[in-house]
Parts: sequence; structure tokens; C-alpha cells
Amino acid sequence: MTVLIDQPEFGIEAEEKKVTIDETEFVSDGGFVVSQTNSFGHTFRDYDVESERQEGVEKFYRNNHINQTYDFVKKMREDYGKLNRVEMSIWECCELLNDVVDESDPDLDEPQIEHLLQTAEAIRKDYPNEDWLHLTGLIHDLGKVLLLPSFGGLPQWAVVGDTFPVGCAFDQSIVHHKYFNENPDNSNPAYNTKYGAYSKGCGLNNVMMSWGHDDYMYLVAKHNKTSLPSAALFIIRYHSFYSLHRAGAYTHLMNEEDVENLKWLHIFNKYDLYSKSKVRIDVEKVKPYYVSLVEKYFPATLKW
Ligand SMILES: O[C@H]1[C@H](O)[C@@H](O)[C@H](O)[C@@H](O)[C@H]1O
Ligand SMILES: [Fe+2]
Ligand SMILES: [Fe+2]
Repeated sequence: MTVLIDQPEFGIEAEEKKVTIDETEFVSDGGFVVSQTNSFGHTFRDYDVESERQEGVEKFYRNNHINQTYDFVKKMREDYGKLNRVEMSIWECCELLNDVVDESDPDLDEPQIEHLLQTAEAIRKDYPNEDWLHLTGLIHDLGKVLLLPSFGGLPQWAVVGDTFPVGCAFDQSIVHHKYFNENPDNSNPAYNTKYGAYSKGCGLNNVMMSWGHDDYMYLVAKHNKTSLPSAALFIIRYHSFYSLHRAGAYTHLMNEEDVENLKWLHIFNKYDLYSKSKVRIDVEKVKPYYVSLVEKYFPATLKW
């Protein structure tokens, strides 16, 4: 197995370190079993199948697609980039997710803390030595605290669901694409072409993504100077960007570093998606391990 992990130094100017991956030798056989069906007996991410979640999820995407505009995202990034709302530790934030249920998800109606631990534990089974990836699993959805009053109490459409670039044409592969017809950017010639506000190979870092838990948690991790490698930050920031990592759209906006990091996101996605189940994790049992990882990669208190 060839996985090289440079542990970055902790410091403001420390560059995001790379974790290189040799896919041909990277075998995962630790025992995580991919389930064919979700808790409701359907295949994962089927947005059209009749189920108890279908109607609510579609309503969610209508609101999401109408309201996520370039100007809205710009405003949210500026506002939340100040990180002036709350001060707390990573673990305290995990516990806040006890009260959060995600309305965009056809596969899960459990409190989000379950999903965090299920994802992290599933990764740990197959990649026992990649502790940074376990921690990435634990924290990737922490941005959903944006739903809570002390974080601004944003509506679900501004926090969860798949993400996509704003400022250029909305790709057909995006879930419930038809609702973009009512998004004002869709009829704005500055934003409705293949490249829109961007240029070929400009790099995802220069692309504005619809606002939600991904970009927020990226901002929190980055500005609080995590020592996690760049692949972890990429996973956190783009894990909901299914039109890219599943459908292969928008690759014309990627640069070389994005291409490298996308390999890790593909690995991560398997655990994020297929670990969703009704099988509960014993939080108290696994807590000491995750708290030790948090100590390794984050300061004790973070600004949110
Ligand atoms: O419904 C889900 C959920 O909100 C996830 O946290 C997000 O990452 C997915 O992309 C989305 O489809
Ligand atoms: Fe997510
Ligand atoms: Fe997730």
C-alpha cells in the first residue's frame, strides 16, 4: 500500500500539505460492506422513487434551486467568513448535531451525529491507518449547525442538499434540475453559459459553490488553522458536489490539484453514502478515539 502522508506543521503560513495516493496499490478490504438499499428499502439517492421522503425532498430542492444565486452566495460567504458567532470545540459541535435532521436526504432521517460516526467508523474499518480520513468523516457535515438559531438559523435550502457552482450554467445532471428555471441567474447571460463568470481550468477554489454546510465547514477548518491535509479540506468542501464527483460535470473548471484531490473524494463518498443505516454507534465507546484525533488536528477552541 502506498499512501504517503506528510504531517503538516501547525501554523498560519503552513501550506496545505498533500496526501499522495497510488490507486493501483490502494486496496480496501477491511470489511465495510456496501449495502444495496437504504433504510427505507430503496436504492440510494433515488430522488424519484415513491417513498415517505420523496415529496419533502423534492420540495426542498425546489426552494434550493430557486434561491441559490450568485449574489446570495457572495453575501453568505462574506458574512459567515467573519466567524464571529460562536466559540466552541469540534466535539461540542458534534453534540449539537443531535438535534439536526436533514430534509434533503432521501436515505436518512436519523439525527446527524449518527451519520458522522457511521461514516467515520466505516472508513476506519477499511483504512485503519488514515486517521486524518477518519476525522474528515467525523467532521464533514458539522456545517449543518447553520440550521441552529445561534448560527443564524438558516433555512434547510441554504444548508443541506447537493451543491453546484453558481455563476455559470446549471448542469443537467443536478438533482431536480427543472427547478432552476425559476432561478434568476438562469436567465442572466453573465451567468448562464458554460463558463459564465469563470475560465477554463481556473480551479475550483475560484468557483463559487451554492452556499451550505460544505463551504461553511471548509471556512471554519481553514481559518482555525487545522493541520489536516489538503485532501481533507477538499473532501469537506466538495462532498455534496455530486454533479462533479458522480456525474463528471464541471471538470472544465478543475485544475491539476483538484484532479488529484478528487481521487480521495471518490474514496470518501462510498462511506459517506453507503454507511447510512439504522444501526447505531455507541457514542461513548468511540468518543475517546475521536477526541484524540481532534486534539491532533485542531486547536481546542474554534471560532464559528
Ligand atoms: O441530502 C444530502 C445531505 O444533505 C448530505 O449531507 C450532502 O452532503 C448531500 O450531498 C445531500 O444530498
Ligand atoms: Fe454533507
Ligand atoms: Fe454526510
